[in-house]
Amino acid sequence: MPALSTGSGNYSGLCELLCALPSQLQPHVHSQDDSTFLHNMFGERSLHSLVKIHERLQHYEERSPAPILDSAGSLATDLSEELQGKSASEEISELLNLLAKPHVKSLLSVHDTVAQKNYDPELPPLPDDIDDDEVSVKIIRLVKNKEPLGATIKRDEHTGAILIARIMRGGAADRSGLIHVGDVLREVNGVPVDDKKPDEIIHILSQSQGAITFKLIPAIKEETPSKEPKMFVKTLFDYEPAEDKAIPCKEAGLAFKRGDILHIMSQDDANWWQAKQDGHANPRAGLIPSKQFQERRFALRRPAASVLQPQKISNRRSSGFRRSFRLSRRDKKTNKSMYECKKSEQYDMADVATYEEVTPHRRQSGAKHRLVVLVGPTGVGLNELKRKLLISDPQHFSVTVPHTSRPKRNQENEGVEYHFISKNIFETDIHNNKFIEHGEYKGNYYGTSLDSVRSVLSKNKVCLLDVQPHTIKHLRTAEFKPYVVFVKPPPVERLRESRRNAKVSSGKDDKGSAKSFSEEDFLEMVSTAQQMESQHGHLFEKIIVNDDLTAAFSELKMALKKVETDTHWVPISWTHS
Ligand SMILES: Nc1ncnc2c1ncn2[C@@H]1O[C@H](COP(=O)(O)OP(=O)(O)OP(=O)(O)O)[C@@H](O)[C@H]1O
Repeated sequence: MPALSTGSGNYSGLCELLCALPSQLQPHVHSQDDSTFLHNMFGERSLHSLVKIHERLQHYEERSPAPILDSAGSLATDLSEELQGKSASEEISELLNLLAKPHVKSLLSVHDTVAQKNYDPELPPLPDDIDDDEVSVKIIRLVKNKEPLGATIKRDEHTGAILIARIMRGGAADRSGLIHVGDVLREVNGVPVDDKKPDEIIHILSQSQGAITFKLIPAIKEETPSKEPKMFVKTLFDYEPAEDKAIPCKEAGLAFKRGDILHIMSQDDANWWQAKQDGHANPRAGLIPSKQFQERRFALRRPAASVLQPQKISNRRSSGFRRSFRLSRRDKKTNKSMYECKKSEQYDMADVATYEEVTPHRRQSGAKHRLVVLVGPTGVGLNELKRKLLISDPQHFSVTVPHTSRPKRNQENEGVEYHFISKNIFETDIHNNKFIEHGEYKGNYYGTSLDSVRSVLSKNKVCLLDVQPHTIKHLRTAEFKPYVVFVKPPPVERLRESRRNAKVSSGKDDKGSAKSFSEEDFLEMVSTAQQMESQHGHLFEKIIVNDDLTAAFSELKMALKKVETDTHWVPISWTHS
């Protein structure tokens, strides 16, 4: 490309350059459209005017002219006073007339301001006799970059005025400190907004670039900065503002996924809280539905959800739900998961789950371990993973000893295979809620008691417990601080591959022979896992896919190590004594 002449000097001649550019570039332009575009762009009048202004300013800067005086305004006033008394010639009255014109006065005032380099605004003193009823107006100029303004507006139902509805914490409007909730918006960039719909105003705002001028009537009562305590919540559902018809302003919404930790920055509005993702750099809050509001919405949707996801138990097996509380695996015969859970609780819907207030928690050295709860569909490998953990560190990991009402056999010892208790005592204990889970098989009760968990924890060991998902909520107490791991099956293709030599431990027939997994077992395992995740997923702190057993075991072991050493978010109620 040939070198382009830029004319004489660095800055002058830019206009000539602009005119010359299209023809200079001509050899490199192949389409007519491109050529026309270049001509239009470089021939644009506004561009030429800008360049001319630039050149003028450059010229001034080089000359750096100094003001002759910095009090042209008072000189003009003195002169006018002096000329007042003089005989009225035509020239004198014309000069007096000129000097009295407001724009000439303003021009001289600007001249003096620049000459004195005094750019701070000088506010006139407040008049003594302010009329309290007089409406004062504030004019605010904000420079907008790509970031949204961080305020929402609404029409006042009674007066019809456009009001600032909320200021997003940490947003541009909030940081300016100039706009407050309740301010009445009169004009945007000189355009009156009284007769406009909020959507139209939002459109004007979104189209505006650079400085935006607002004319506002300040709210009677200025918003006092709320001193809400720092609050963090774990989200228990997914939220996408773009799909929410109720949100007052979709653009102001904050999307999140189940399990995210949010910092709640304002609860001023009962229905719409302001929050930001924990650890994100963006200081601006976004709108999320408040806990009450979301609970109401879930409650309304609930009947439909129950119809959609019935948890039926098939005759063949318990629909893949763990049908036994897990017993000690030392008893080969009872290691058959043969207990049908009698409680209808198995089919209940999860609680309405919205947000849970959480706080960082780190286990103090020497403190009791958190209870490790494993959940997953039948046959997924909970027992296998538990067994591996126990073998890997028998001093550190342990399981509970279950209770039974069946008679003790010769080779059994009290408190080793089972705690043997009478049917009566068992029933009293059930009545007194002493069992986490219990079931009945061939007329005998079997169950895992809360005390058996306490017994393991008091030995300063990590207690491994596998339960049905509906039981988790009963274990979520400050005492147990359960760390819930969901063991999930891989896709069916991988199950076929990896479980080729595996045996369905719970499917042993009465003679104790184990059978291989069937295609139906795999399908049921996967669909049960999906159901469990959708209904109870908000209670899972860790999800491990048990595809390759060694990999799943290492992942579990690593996660359990972190629970002991790292800081985790836990429900705030667990940390209050
Ligand atoms: N990742 C894996 N790869 C291959 N085989 C596995 C894997 N995980 C578990 N198994 C095998 O699958 C079978 C069932 O596992 P396990 O008994 O641990 O399941 P479970 O979840 O305890 O089921 P149940 O509640 O029915 O007893 C066992 O033979 C086990 O060795």
